[in-house]
Amino acid sequence: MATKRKVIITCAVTGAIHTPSMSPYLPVTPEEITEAAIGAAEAGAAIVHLHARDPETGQPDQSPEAFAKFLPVIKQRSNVVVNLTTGGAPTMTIQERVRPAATFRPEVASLNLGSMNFGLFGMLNRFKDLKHQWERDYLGNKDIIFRNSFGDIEHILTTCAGNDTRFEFECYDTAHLYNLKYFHDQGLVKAPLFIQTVFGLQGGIGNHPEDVLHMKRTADRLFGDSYQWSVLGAGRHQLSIAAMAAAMGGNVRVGLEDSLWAGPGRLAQTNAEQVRAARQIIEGLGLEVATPDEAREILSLKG
Ligand SMILES: C[C@H](N)CC(=O)CC(=O)O
Ligand SMILES: [Zn+2]
Repeated sequence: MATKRKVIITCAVTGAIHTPSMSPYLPVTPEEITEAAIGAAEAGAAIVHLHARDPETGQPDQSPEAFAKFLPVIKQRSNVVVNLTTGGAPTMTIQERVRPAATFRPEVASLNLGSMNFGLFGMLNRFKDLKHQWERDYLGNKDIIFRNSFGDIEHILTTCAGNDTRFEFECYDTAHLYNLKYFHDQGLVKAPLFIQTVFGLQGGIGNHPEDVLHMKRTADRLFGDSYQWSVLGAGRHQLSIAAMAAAMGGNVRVGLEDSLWAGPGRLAQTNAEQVRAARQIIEGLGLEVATPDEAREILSLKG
């Protein structure tokens, strides 16, 4: 009996892109983030990608204190792999952004492989009733540059070097794959590389099947079989991109960080709902979802 390929589902439960007025289901408080992470793990996510927020306003909060309010509880109640953001919000400094990973030494942390224009303003057309002024200012800002210079990337790599933390390499375009190749050639990152290719975020590559193929072909050429491929599709393309990648040998990332939707015009009420939808596609393809320990094996995590 041929063994079924294991597919790693990552769930990014809240993020720093969407804001509370957009959906009543966006986890904001430490309790909500905890329940979202546990629910996603029980639905089949092997990895949860975590950001923190100010429980009052919902504004992104990158202070270790904010993360300390939910991390120990998640660890106590689940053996899900924890992936802490080093992206924070694109308006934060690199010093701010690296603090949670430097403090908590997680098994996995995200690492963004290039600077880019970060277009959130497109969502203003879709979400009109924004309660907070900061939401309007943040989303309406057409001058956001998500800064990830070679120096910034090196700063995160060297800061986390002794922690045995492995990275989820976020690549929003082919240039970012070449940047990763540079750091790999410098010996600053080690295989197996966990490459998260991001599709459909304004400022990065699009979400057309040709874009998915192009990123996959480029990664195959640069890294051969020394990497594990994963995809995330922003917004309403989340599941179609996941389906394509699962059929092409890849892993998938879902979650309210990058899509608020459960279907056309229907808000997802939980992150678990999106994990279950991804799982259905994966099992429908005759594949199996990886458990957290299987993901640890596949990605050589410290456990
Ligand atoms: C497109 C994703 N929201 C990118 C992300 O998750 C970045 C990070 O946290 O470092
Ligand atoms: Zn993130």
